[in-house]
Amino acid sequence: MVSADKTLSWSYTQDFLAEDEATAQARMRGLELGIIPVSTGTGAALRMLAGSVGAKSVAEVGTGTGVSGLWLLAGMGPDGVLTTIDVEPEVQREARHAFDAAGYPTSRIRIIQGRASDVMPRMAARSYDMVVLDVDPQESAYLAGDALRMLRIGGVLAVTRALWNDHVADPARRDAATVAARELGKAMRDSDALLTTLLPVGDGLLVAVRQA
Ligand SMILES: C[S@@+](CC[C@H](N)C(=O)[O-])C[C@H]1O[C@@H](n2cnc3c(N)ncnc32)[C@H](O)[C@@H]1O
Repeated sequence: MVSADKTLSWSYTQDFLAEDEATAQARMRGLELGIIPVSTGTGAALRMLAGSVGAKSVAEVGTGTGVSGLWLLAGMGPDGVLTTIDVEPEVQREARHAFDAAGYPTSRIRIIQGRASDVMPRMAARSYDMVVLDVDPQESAYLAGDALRMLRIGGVLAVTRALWNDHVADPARRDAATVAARELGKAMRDSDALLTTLLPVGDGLLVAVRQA
């Protein structure tokens, strides 16, 4: 049973935490460049997840202008390192500017320019406390195997946009991106190696802890 107030509650959770100035600037720059940054609610959830696993090593696909990266850095310990991958150098320049403006030393951020499917296979196995996929569902589905390989046992995989514009819950929607999001959710839910949940924050956040 969904009450009529559900949308109001969802908006309330989205705005439950305020964004700092550097993150708000990065968001504005992203929107100017046609990038869709993670929502404030999603950013806050990523920060909490990074903090909950004591993340010292986080990998992210989809740097954008740095909104999700800033939230992740805020959740990591003071010696935590964020590795962030994006195919677009122009948005990564903006992200670097945002990380500098927020006062993070360059030693805490590794920005890798390239296509994730080329970069991730070269990244170390079982070495990351958290991996975040913030790309479209077909890319996420393709990259999930590598993301899981990179995670240590007890590490967290977070996949954004998992409800894909609210299409995933509608069985009549059969476009490729929606099907990919739906299938990835089911595969992670049914995996014995993962403890998975699908959170309705933002456009859906699919989260799993690697158990084996
Ligand atoms: C939704 S935006 C990321 C927004 C960012 N996480 C934020 O919150 O500011 C997705 C980004 O992923 C990048 N991208 C898409 N597919 C990619 C791929 N296969 N490998 C690397 N980067 C990719 C795009 O260039 C884009 O900047």
